[in-house]
Amino acid sequence: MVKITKSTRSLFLSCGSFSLSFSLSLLFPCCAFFAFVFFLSLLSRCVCACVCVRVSVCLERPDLRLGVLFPSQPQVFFSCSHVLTLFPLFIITSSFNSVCCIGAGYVGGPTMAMIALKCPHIEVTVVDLNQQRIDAWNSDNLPIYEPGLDEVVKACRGKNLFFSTDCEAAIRAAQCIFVSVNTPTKKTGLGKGKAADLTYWESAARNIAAWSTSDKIIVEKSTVPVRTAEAIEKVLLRNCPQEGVHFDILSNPEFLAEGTAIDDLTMPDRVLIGGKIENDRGTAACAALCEVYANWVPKERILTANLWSAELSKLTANAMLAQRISSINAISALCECTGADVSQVSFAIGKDSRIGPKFLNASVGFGGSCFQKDILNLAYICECHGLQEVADYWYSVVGMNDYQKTRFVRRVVSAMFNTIRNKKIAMLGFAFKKDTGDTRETPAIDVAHGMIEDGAKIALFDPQVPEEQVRMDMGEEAMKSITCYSKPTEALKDAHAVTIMTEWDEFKTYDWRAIYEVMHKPAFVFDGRNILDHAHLSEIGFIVYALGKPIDPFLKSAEGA
Ligand SMILES: NC(=O)c1ccc[n+]([C@@H]2O[C@H](COP(=O)([O-])OP(=O)(O)OC[C@H]3O[C@@H](n4cnc5c(N)ncnc54)[C@H](O)[C@@H]3O)[C@@H](O)[C@H]2O)c1
Ligand SMILES: O=c1ccn([C@@H]2O[C@H](COP(=O)(O)OP(=O)(O)O[C@H]3O[C@H](CO)[C@@H](O)[C@H](O)[C@H]3O)[C@@H](O)[C@H]2O)c(=O)[nH]1
Repeated sequence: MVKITKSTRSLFLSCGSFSLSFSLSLLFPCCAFFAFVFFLSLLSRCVCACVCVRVSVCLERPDLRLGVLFPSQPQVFFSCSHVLTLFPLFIITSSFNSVCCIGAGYVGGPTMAMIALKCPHIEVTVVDLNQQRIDAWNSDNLPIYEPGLDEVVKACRGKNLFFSTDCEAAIRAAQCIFVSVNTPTKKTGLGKGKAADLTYWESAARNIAAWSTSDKIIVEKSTVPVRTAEAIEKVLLRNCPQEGVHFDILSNPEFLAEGTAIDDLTMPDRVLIGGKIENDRGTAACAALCEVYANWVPKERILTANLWSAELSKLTANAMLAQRISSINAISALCECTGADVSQVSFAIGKDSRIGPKFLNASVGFGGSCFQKDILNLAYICECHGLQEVADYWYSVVGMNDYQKTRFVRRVVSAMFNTIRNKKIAMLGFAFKKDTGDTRETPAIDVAHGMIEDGAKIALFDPQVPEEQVRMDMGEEAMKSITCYSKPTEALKDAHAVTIMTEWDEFKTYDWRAIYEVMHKPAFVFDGRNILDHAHLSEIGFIVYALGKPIDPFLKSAEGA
């Protein structure tokens, strides 16, 4: 005899609930959601029932039908059918399946490629106004050089990663929009030379407002001044022609460093998500973005904060990192005067767990598109709040960086008998750091200008920076004194001195004995990155100047330092 069991009852219940909610939804459309849920529930229970019956027939074990019709083991039936019910609901209600990113630059390209790689269920579209850049992203010759990036892009492009100039279509389709446009320092007007220029951000926000026809989560990926989200919200709300569209703004600053972007994105120290966590919508938006990252980032590394803390954390992180470099660079100057060795000092202080060993390499100066701009921006915000002393503290970090570049040029000139007029100075490296072709704010620009002012002829080699880029950075006038070479040997032949501007690993592997042979004597090396084997170079016959290293008293007196 067939007993009515819990399982059978649940089947009937689902059937009844679905019929009722479906009928109600014809009268009240708001009940459609419940009808949908009960439909899924019914469907999954039917699937479970069929599977149980089928298995019992195959195994000739009528007792296995008990999952549906008999009293024992109803838990199995319940568990399976619940999972089947909840799974599609989970997929529908959780995170996004379509995101877009405005800005296909050093941040937008790699970060979106990583999301596409780690979240195959999400369709990612990266848009930019710059057709050339988008064409490059769609080609075998990506617009930026970053170790490991080619492989990631190749794995997803055309599957769930797309690059396009059709901003409107991408904005309309996306549930979540990352904004990763450039936020450079203002060149003119109020706050020029300090404040962040939010022109590109505002224009992206206006486009989002104009083209959005459904609710969107807007994610600040660009580095922006604290409280930018407030301004952006106003732009979005006041410019959206569509009634009822809601925008939730999140701050999700990017901490990747160029040259190690793929490693940084694969295993970030932390992912920071700021939102209006004081209300439900903000919390839900934060949770949805957390879920995207949770596909590959350990949960304990995903931090949530309020919007303003997240925005300010990004500026503060960069300011603190740059401040460490300026601090050790300041000490490098003192080392040269006192006979201390900055590498030994860095090593010793880095062993203190409160200080740590990273970002303590003395250099010719920090470069890159971020540090200077973000410190200036931070200092300007302090000024605007009447905190002049705080602003001055941060300005001094940039001041020390400028001093280090000037000091380097002075050292070259004074060491070479106070004149470098018409001397060929080989400049190895132009990028602001190794493993990138990026030259934004590279210290090489200021050093080259300084040496040209003193009449030098610069012979430049960088493994990743093309001549057109150098031309754009230096200007036509300076290029009259610069020759770019595609082989280091050509740059070094007949040179009077070598200056190391970027810490490319290949420079360490050169045959420095052979180089010495083809250079004018005395042959000088000025190591602006402290990467070469200085003892070996001195043994070959070079006169070596390294940052923060004791200077030979004989050389010191010869140059009158
Ligand atoms: N470069 C880095 O390593 C790094 C790291 C962390 C954070 N950031 C921050 O991320 C932001 C972007 O930096 P980046 O280096 O990727 O800049 P980028 O200049 O390489 O790229 C920005 C892109 O945005 C595009 N763009 C500008 N306005 C647009 C618009 N309205 N619509 C569509 N496209 C538009 C530009 O054409 C450009 O290609 C900046 O705020 C920067 O401070 C940069
Ligand atoms: O001990 C050190 C470390 C770095 N540098 C120089 O500092 C500059 C910046 O280097 P790095 O920070 O490694 O590169 P960025 O790509 O500029 O990355 C910084 O700026 C990004 C943009 O905001 C942030 O996301 C990163 O976290 C932050 O490290 C370069 O010129 C380096 O050569 C030194 O001189 N000494």
